[in-house]
Amino acid sequence: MSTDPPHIRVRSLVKEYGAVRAVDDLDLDVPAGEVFALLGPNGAGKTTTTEILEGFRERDGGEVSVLGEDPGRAGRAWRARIGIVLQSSDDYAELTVGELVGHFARYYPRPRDVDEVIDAVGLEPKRNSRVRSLSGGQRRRLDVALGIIGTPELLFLDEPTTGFDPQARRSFWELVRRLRDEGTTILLTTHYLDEAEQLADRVGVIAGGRLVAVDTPARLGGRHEQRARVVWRDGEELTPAPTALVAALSERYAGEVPDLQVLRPTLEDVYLGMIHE
Ligand SMILES: Nc1ncnc2c1ncn2[C@@H]1O[C@H](COP(=O)(O)OP(=O)(O)OP(=O)(O)O)[C@@H](O)[C@H]1O
Repeated sequence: MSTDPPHIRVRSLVKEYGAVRAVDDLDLDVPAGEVFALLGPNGAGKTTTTEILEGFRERDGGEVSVLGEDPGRAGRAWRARIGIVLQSSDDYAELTVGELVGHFARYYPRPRDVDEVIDAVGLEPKRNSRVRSLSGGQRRRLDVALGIIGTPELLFLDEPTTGFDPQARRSFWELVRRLRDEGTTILLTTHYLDEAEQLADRVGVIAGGRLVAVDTPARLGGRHEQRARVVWRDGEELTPAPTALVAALSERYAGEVPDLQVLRPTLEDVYLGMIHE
């Protein structure tokens, strides 16, 4: 385990909007280099929490440290070390993709190569197209390009693949893995459980402004200890030892077991169980 201080450290975070307690005594640690996915139903408090960490919203209580500083007071040098994938770049409709990414690169002390970033998000055929002519999914890729152009140490990705076609989602996942391999810490908010499972080292489930569970995708909610459901043409059984059952079935049928399936609870199954408790 790393002994470096965590890139994100939150203690007893509280945020209220009038009578609504959007964030209710939330604790969170994200170590350097981790991909952490925040899951939770609409209105759970994910955006509020993320925006406090990004320095865009004030908190009502608690301690927050991001890259060692309080985001409520941190300045430009701190901001250059984080990357944020903001929703939509409509304000720049008349610029081309290449111009816009180049424009953002100049804000940062250590920008990535503009052409490499455009390639990485799969927008090379659109380099000379105006932003207003891009499709919804292409705009989202552009948002991602703007979030990573400054070589951030910590990247916030808020529902990054909404509107992506399946192929674009896969290539985005590859990009996130590459960023992680380079050591970028990533806080990802997503409603796609498969995305969390593919990308996250750990997932946290927020419900009612509280973090109700934190674990690896494989272990969340005791998923790895739950029984498997073995289904075949003539029956089904819940068992902690599916291999033994399949061996017995194989003997019974003297070979191929008709329509055999071994099913385990998906991340979505355990997640839905948690937020409905
Ligand atoms: N500016 C605001 N003024 C008043 N209430 C707000 C404001 N922003 C958020 N809320 C309320 O705070 C709660 C948490 O909202 P938040 O946007 O953080 O949820 P979320 O988990 O990001 O949801 P979603 O998945 O829909 O994006 C909700 O009840 C929401 O209505």
